[in-house]
Amino acid sequence: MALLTIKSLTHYFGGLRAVANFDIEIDSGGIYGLIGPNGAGKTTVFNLITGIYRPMEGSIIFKGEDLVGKPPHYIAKKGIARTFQNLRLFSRLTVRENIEVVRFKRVKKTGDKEINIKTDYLLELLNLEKFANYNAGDLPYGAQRRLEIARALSIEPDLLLLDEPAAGMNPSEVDNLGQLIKIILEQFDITILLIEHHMRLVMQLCHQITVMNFGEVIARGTPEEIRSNKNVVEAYLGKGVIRLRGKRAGS
Ligand SMILES: Nc1ncnc2c1ncn2[C@@H]1O[C@H](COP(=O)(O)OP(=O)(O)OP(=O)(O)O)[C@@H](O)[C@H]1O
Repeated sequence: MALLTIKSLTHYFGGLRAVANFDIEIDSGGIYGLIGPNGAGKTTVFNLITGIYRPMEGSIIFKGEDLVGKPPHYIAKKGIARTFQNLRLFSRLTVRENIEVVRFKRVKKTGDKEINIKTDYLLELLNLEKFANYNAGDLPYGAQRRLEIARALSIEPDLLLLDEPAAGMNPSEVDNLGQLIKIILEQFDITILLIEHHMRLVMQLCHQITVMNFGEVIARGTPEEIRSNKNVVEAYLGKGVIRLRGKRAGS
C-alpha cells in the first residue's frame, strides 16, 4: 500500500483555480520532488494535505485513511510534519525551546529526560548545538531554516513536507542542506516531499519529480525525464525564472 495517495485534488480561491485534479502516489522511503513555476499551486497542495484548507474535491489517503476534513493537529499526530516557506519560529524562545514546545505538544506523556535526549540528538544532527540557548530570532538565516526542519522532525513524522527549505540560502548553504537532507533520510525512517526552486538540489536529491503549472500536473518522472520534458521547459520559459540545467531553460 502506498504511504500517500492523492486523487483528483481540486481547490479554488474565489474564482482562482489554485489546484486542479492533482494526483500523486508516494511510497515509503525516498525523496519526492514537487516543482513548478511561481503560483503553480505547490504550497496549496501542502496546505490541503496538512488540513489548513479543505479541498473542494478529491481524496488524500495517508496510511489507509482519508485525511480530508481532518484538522491539522490530527494530521500531524497521524505522522505528517511540514516546514513553511516563510519561517514560523518562536523568535523569542531559544532554539531548544522551539523544538521542545512542539515535541511536547505531540508527546505529552513523555518524561522530561527523554525529551532532552531527543532534543540533543536533533540539535546535533541539524548542526544547531552551539545555538541551543540562543533566541531563534537571533540565529543566522540558514540556522533558522535548519531549526524549522528540526522542529518538524521532533514529532517523528512518517512523511516530511519541506516547503522551499533552500530559499534565501547561498550556494554553499544549499550544498550543506542537500547533505543534511540525505542524512535525515538515512537516520530516520521517513519519506520526504520537497518543494524547491533550486533545480540542482531537486535533481540531486529526488528520485521522482512531479511538475505543476496552473494547478495541474504537467509532468512526472525521474530527474532525467523531467529535464528533457517539453511541457516542463515551456512552463518555465513562460515564467523565465528557473534554471533547469544550470542555465536558463532552453538557452
Ligand atoms: N490564501 C489564498 N487566497 C487567495 N489566493 C491564494 C491563496 N493562497 C494561494 N493563492 C493563489 O493560488 C495560486 C497558487 O499559489 P501557491 O502558493 O500554492 O503556489 P506555489 O506553486 O506554491 O508558488 P510559489 O512557488 O511562488 O510559492 C496562486 O495564484 C496564489 O496567488
